[in-house]
Amino acid sequence: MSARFDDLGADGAPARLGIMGGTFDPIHIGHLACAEQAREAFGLDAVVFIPTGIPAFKRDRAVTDAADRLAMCRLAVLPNRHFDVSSLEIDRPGVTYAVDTVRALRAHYPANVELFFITGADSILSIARWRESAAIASLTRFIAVTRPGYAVTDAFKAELASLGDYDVSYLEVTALAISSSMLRQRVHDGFSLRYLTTLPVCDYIYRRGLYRGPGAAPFATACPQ
Ligand SMILES: Nc1ncnc2c1ncn2[C@@H]1O[C@H](COP(=O)(O)OP(=O)(O)OP(=O)(O)O)[C@@H](O)[C@H]1O
Ligand SMILES: O=C(O)c1ccc[n+]([C@@H]2O[C@H](COP(=O)([O-])O)[C@@H](O)[C@H]2O)c1
Repeated sequence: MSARFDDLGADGAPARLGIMGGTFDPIHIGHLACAEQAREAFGLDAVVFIPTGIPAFKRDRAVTDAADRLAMCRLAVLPNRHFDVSSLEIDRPGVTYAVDTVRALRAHYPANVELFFITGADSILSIARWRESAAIASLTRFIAVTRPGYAVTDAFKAELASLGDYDVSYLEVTALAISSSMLRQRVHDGFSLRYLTTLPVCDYIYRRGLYRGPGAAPFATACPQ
């Protein structure tokens, strides 16, 4: 599951585990800040970042090799002792569905470990379309964090409530109007990623030549970090 937190709850004491799912192509400070703020707000003992294998809703576009996305997640979470990364979804063949992940985590951890699935506002708006979303909702609570550009209206909340028994807590987090798409575009255009993700992740991207692609612009500075 997650090497660092495999034993969570083994002592029988109540514990709370956050699940931060995403494509993480690449991981950025928006992901890290919302996981940290959800951890603090909900008293989570740990947050496990789980990069998707083949993301269900992004099959129309090319996604960076899973090994690179996993490596960048590992580099990014390393300094936070409450964070870890799991390769569970990458190791599972086929398209990634959250229901399989939540079932696996529920089977692994004892009942005294409560699960919280952390999602951004854009993801929560699509949750009713996730495979077996009612089954997911029976196994985990959701923390939906705010994200610039995605308004979760009262009408949407009411509609979601009418669709199923989703236990969703809405959390206002620091507004960071950044996305992985924006980071990929910046590298392609020859601009720095510094301060948009962690330095080791910047370094990894440049060393591996990720996101350059054909027709990429020369780097705008001598030190592209
Ligand atoms: N800046 C942000 N603020 C809040 N939540 C975010 C932010 N960026 C991503 N998230 C959330 O993190 C999770 C994983 O996101 P994902 O890996 O798809 O990143 P992304 O930036 O949305 O990627 P892309 O631009 O490639 O679509 C999703 O639940 C998403 O809503
Ligand atoms: O299970 C599904 O049908 C499903 C469909 C779309 C997204 N998700 C989950 O939502 C999280 C964010 O996904 P994404 O594609 O926005 O990076 C990630 O954990 C996905 O597994 C899950």
